[in-house]
Amino acid sequence: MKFTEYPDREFLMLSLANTIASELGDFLRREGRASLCLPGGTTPGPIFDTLSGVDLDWSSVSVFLNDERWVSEDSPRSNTRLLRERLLVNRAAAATLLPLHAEAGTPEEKLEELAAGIAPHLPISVLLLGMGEDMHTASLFPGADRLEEALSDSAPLLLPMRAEAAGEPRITLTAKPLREAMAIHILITGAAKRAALEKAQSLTALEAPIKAVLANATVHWAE
Ligand SMILES: O=C(O)[C@H](O)[C@@H](O)[C@H](O)[C@H](O)COP(=O)(O)O
Repeated sequence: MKFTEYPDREFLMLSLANTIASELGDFLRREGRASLCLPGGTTPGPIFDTLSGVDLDWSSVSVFLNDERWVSEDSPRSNTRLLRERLLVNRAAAATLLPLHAEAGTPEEKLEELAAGIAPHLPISVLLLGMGEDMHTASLFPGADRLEEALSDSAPLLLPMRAEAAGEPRITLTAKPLREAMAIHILITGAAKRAALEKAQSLTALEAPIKAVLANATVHWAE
């Protein structure tokens, strides 16, 4: 794991957006296409704002979420809505959004269909993850009903996930496709998340799911 500390959040968001843009640019030049996998939640909005204006061949970029809350897209809790409002505007509107949600009562009903849409875009070129103070990442929550399965190398690409801390049911990429991303960035802010990350180093992935993706990741932190 690499740890990068920034003088403040604004600088962190700008720098990390630039790093992601330049990595995407490298993939596009080398391979003609790239995939970008992103978190929802409250932290990454400013990165999306910057990325949305970057001059890249966005029409060759496929974008998808790490995980989604099973709520309709008009809910303020929808991560898809966040991507549509903050990333897929301006220049980045030309990117292709691969859905992680569809209208259905439960994630189980749409699991295979959604996984089939994402599978051709693996491995992930550039992965950005968030982390909660409970050391969850994507929707791999400590104590979640299918966590053990999601951490296994034989897990399918996507799994439904339910956990007390998650609120609504979730759908999430499992650990292996996350770990196999070509570039892995973890975005955290504040003292509590830094302390949680330090604690995670001495725990197992079952206790601290972020551990499952830490080895090749760069963690980006500001107070
Ligand atoms: O849908 C989600 O909730 C996310 O993808 C999740 O894994 C998020 O990255 C962390 O919970 C951190 O969330 P905050 O940025 O809101 O602290």
